[in-house]
Order: sequence, then C-alpha cells, then structure tokens
Amino acid sequence: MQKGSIAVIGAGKWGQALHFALSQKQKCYITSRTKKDIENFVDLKTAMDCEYLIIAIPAQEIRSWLKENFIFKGQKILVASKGIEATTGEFLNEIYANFIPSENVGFISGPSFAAEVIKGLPCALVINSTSKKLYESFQPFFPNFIKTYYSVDVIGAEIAGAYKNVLAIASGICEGLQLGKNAQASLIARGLVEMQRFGKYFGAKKSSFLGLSGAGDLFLTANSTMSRNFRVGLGLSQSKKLCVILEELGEVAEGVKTADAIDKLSKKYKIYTPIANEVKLILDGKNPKDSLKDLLKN
Ligand SMILES: NC(=O)c1ccc[n+]([C@@H]2O[C@H](COP(=O)([O-])OP(=O)(O)OC[C@H]3O[C@@H](n4cnc5c(N)ncnc54)[C@H](O)[C@@H]3O)[C@@H](O)[C@H]2O)c1
Ligand SMILES: O=P(O)(O)OC[C@H](O)CO
Repeated sequence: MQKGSIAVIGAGKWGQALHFALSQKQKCYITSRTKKDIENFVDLKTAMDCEYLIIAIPAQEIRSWLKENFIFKGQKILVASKGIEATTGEFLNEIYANFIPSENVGFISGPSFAAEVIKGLPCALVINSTSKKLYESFQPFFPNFIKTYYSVDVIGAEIAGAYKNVLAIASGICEGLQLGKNAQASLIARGLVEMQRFGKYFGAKKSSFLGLSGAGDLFLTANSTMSRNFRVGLGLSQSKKLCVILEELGEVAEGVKTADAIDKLSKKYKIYTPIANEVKLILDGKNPKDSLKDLLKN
C-alpha cells in the first residue's frame, strides 16, 4: 500500500468534484470504469493501492462493486454515496461491514452539490464514523473551502442523506404541481419529522436530523433544480414516465431506489412514513394529485 496516498473511486459528478477538492492540497488520484481525461487518472489497481480511498459510486451498485473489486489491505475509506440498498433494505454501513472493519470506514454527509464544490464554493460536510481517529486522518486532506465536522452517528447521517433524496422528489412534485410555497414548506417540515421518526427506530440521534446531514441537506436538495431528485419530482408532476425522466437525467437519482427501500423497511417495522410511502406509490404510477389528497386527509 502506498502510505499517505489518496484516491477517489468513481468519476461521476460527485467523484470528480471530490477529486478537485482533494487535489488542492496534495496529489489525489481518480479512477473509474471508463478512462477519463482527468488529471492523475489511474487504473483501479493503482487506486486500490492507496492508503486513503473515497468511494463515490451509486449506493445500489456498492455491494456488487465491493464483491468484484475490493481487497482490504488496511485502507481507510470514506463513503461518498447516499442511499439505502433497495433489494435488501440494508444500510451502506452494513454492506461495507462485510468487507472493511468499521473503524476504517467513514460516511460523508451534508449539503453538497457537486456543481458548486467543483467551483471551489464554500460548503460544510460531516464525516461520520465510529472512529474519530479516522476523521482526524482524513480531515487534513480537505481544502480550506470545505469545513468538516465529525459525528459518531453513522446511521443518522446515512438515513438523513438517503431520506432527503426521497423528500426532494416529493418537493419537486409539489413544485411541478404549482401547489405553492405554503404546501412545499409544510411538506419539507413534515418530511424532516418523518425522517427523524424513521431514523429513531434504527438508533439515530435526533441532533443529526437538525444539523448539516438532515435539515441542511434536505433544505438544499428539496429547494433546487440543481438536485437530480428534485428534477425527478418535476418530471413526475408532468406525468412523464420514470424511465424517460431518468434517461433525460443521465445521472443517478438515488431517491428512486431509496424510496423503495424505505417503503419496505417502514412496512416491515411498522414505522409511520406517509410521505415516503406516497413517493413510492407515485414512482409506481399513482397520480400525484391522488397522493396529495391522501396526504391531506386527517
Ligand atoms: N452529484 C452530487 O451533487 C452529489 C453530492 C453528494 C453525494 N452524491 C452521491 O454520490 C453518489 C454518486 O453520485 P454522482 O452524482 O457522482 O452520480 P453520477 O450519475 O454523476 O455518476 C455515477 C458514477 O458511478 C459510475 N458507476 C455506476 N455504476 C457503477 C458500477 N457498478 N461500478 C463502478 N462505477 C459505477 C458511473 O459510471 C458514473 O461515473 C450518489 O450516491 C450520490 O447520491 C452526489
Ligand atoms: O442531486 P441530488 O439530489 O442527488 O443531491 C446531491 C447531493 O446529495 C446534495 O447534497
């Protein structure tokens, strides 16, 4: 292993933005399935030999990617993905635990549009890990325009980062149906309560939902067409087919599969998540206006 070296795995929007940020203070490698014309692009083997890895591939792809590519040699890992695995309902930390000791893994959360990070605009991120030592080892790699915080609440950050994508879809639908700012604000506020209720069931800390990981990322994502998930909601409000919306998007919108995962988990554990349940129904073809009526029923 190349001591002190760092690499980003996944050269999508977020991987490239993190690579830009982590290249400000030191050489940072980057790799992806297809070669890209990016500074310090290397093959997967070279990247995997780095001591510090940031993995920025879609949440639904992580298990298969780890199975096919990952060999633990003591690397320290930051997970940049946000989502819950739809096929199993497993959280990302549970998937990674099959391959890497928890003290070697951290999860990035917080309001962070890649399009702004790659321009060097200021932002704040949380590095969530059971190991503060892991946070302290990654922190010096981050540039001055990114303020990092540490939290031990991995499950809270994971749920917040994943759930807000589902709520962003709901907010995009609300915007697209032109229901007004009162409705949108109420939806987002009730969504925050719902997200925290869901997280509490899995042992998450309430404070995680009031901070950057929860409220911060939710307010960002649920109020901007910069969000892929918000744009999925806009498309659904115009009765576009989901496959057409995703084709036009050309990027991942994690909320689509995460809505399925949350729906499964909430039914399995009898957690009251009306907004996420309706998003799942709309993704399956329910008329958003019927969902609105159902959500407004007392
Ligand atoms: N874009 C953002 O603003 C942003 C910010 C924070 C977090 N994230 C999260 O980062 C993750 C990646 O999102 P993104 O914005 O980079 O998406 P993207 O659609 O821009 O890129 C995804 C990348 O993953 C690659 N990929 C897909 N399947 C793969 C596989 N099986 N193996 C290896 N690579 C694979 C694709 O080739 C693509 O380069 C998501 O979980 C997202 O929620 C995104
Ligand atoms: O474009 P989205 O909706 O995937 O959101 C991107 C980031 O998660 C914002 O923090």
